[in-house]
Amino acid sequence: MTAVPAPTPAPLPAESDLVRAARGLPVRRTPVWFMRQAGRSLPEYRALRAGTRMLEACQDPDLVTEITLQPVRRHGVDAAILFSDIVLPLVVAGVDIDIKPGVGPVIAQPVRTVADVAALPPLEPDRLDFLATAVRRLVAELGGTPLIGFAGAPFTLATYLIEGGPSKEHARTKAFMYAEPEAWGRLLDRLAVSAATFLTTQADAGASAVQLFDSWAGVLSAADYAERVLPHSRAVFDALGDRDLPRIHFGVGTGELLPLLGDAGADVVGVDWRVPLDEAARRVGPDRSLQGNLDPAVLLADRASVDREVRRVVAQGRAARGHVFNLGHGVLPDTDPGVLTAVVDLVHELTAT
Ligand SMILES: Cc1c2[nH]c(c1CCC(=O)O)Cc1[nH]c(c(CCC(=O)O)c1C)Cc1[nH]c(c(CCC(=O)O)c1C)Cc1[nH]c(c(C)c1CCC(=O)O)C2
Repeated sequence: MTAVPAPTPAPLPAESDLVRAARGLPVRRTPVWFMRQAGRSLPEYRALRAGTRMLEACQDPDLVTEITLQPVRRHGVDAAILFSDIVLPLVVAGVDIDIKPGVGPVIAQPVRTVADVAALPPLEPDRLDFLATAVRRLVAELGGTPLIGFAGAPFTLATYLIEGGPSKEHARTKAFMYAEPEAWGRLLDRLAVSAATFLTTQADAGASAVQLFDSWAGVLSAADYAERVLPHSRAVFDALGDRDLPRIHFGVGTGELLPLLGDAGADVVGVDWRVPLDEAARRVGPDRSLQGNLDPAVLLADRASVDREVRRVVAQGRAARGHVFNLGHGVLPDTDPGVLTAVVDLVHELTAT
C-alpha cells in the first residue's frame, strides 16, 4: 500500500499568494483575480440577479455572498472581491442614485453648488450591518481564499455626483474643482470619510486586503492630482490605521500618476494596459507591488492572441517587487467565461515554483 500524503491544509488568507505578492514576499505562483469578475460575463450571475435591482442586490447579504463566490468557484481565482458598488456608501447615506443597466450610476440631483455640498447626508456606520454580515459570511465560506474589500476614491465619486452620471471629459467636475476650491475640498473630505467608513467596516469584518478605485483620476494632470485629490485619497488609506492588510490603489489611464498613486498610501499600484508592467515598476519604485494589466479587450480575441498577451504580462510583471495578475480594467460583459478560466490556469502554470 502506498502512503497517501496528508492533504496540505488550506493556508490562512493572510498567508495567501495575493497577500504575499502585495507585500513583495515570495509566492507559490502569481495570484490572479479580475476586476468585475462577478457580473454579467457569468450566466449564473444573470440568473441570480434577474428581477432584482443592482443596488438592492448589493444590500442583500445572501445575494452578495453568493454572487461574490460565483467567480471563485468557476475560475479558481486567488481572491474574491466583494460584490458591491462604489456608489453604495452614498446610496446608504440617502443620496438618490440609481444604477441604470448599460449606463452606470445616475444621480437625481447632481451636486453643483456650495450649498449642495453642505446638504450631502453623512454615512452613519450603523447602517452598514448588511455589509459586515456579508463580509463575515464570505470569510467563513472562503477558507484560505482572501476577500478583497473596496471603496470608490473621493475623486471618482465626485465625478458621478457633479456630472450626475457617467461622463467622458469630466468637464463640470474639473470646472467645480478650479472655481470652488474650498467647496471641492469639503466635498472630497466628506467622500473620504464615507469611503473610510465603508472600508473599515469591511476590514473589521475580516477582509484580507482592500482596493481603492480611483477609476477616473487619469483625466487629471499630475500637479492637480497631487494638490487637489491625493490628500483625500491618502486620508482614506490613513483611516485604516495600523490594520494589517495590503492596500491596492487603481485608476484607468494613470500612467503619469503611478508614483503618486503609490504615495497616497498603496502597497500595490493597479496599472491599466497602456503602460507595460516593467515600465510601471520603474515608475512606482522598488517599494511597491503591481497589479494588472491585460487589456480586457484581448479576451475577445482568438486564443493564440490571449495566450501571447498573458505570457507578455507575466514576463513584464517579473520586473515588479510583487505581481498580482489582473486585467487593466473590468471584465467586459461579452467575455466568454471559459477564456477567464483559461487565463487563470495559464498564469498559474507559467509561474508555479
Ligand atoms: C466606476 C465604478 C462603478 N462601480 C465600480 C467602479 C470602479 C471600478 C471600475 O472602474 O470599473 C466598482 C464595482 N462595481 C461592481 C464591483 C464588484 C466587484 C467586481 O467583481 O469587481 C466593483 C468593484 C459591480 C457592478 N457594478 C455595476 C455592475 C453591472 C450591474 C448589472 O448587472 O447590470 C456590476 C456587476 C454597475 C456599474 N457601476 C459603475 C459602472 C460604471 C457600472 C456599469 C454600468 C453598466 O455597464 O451596466 C460605477
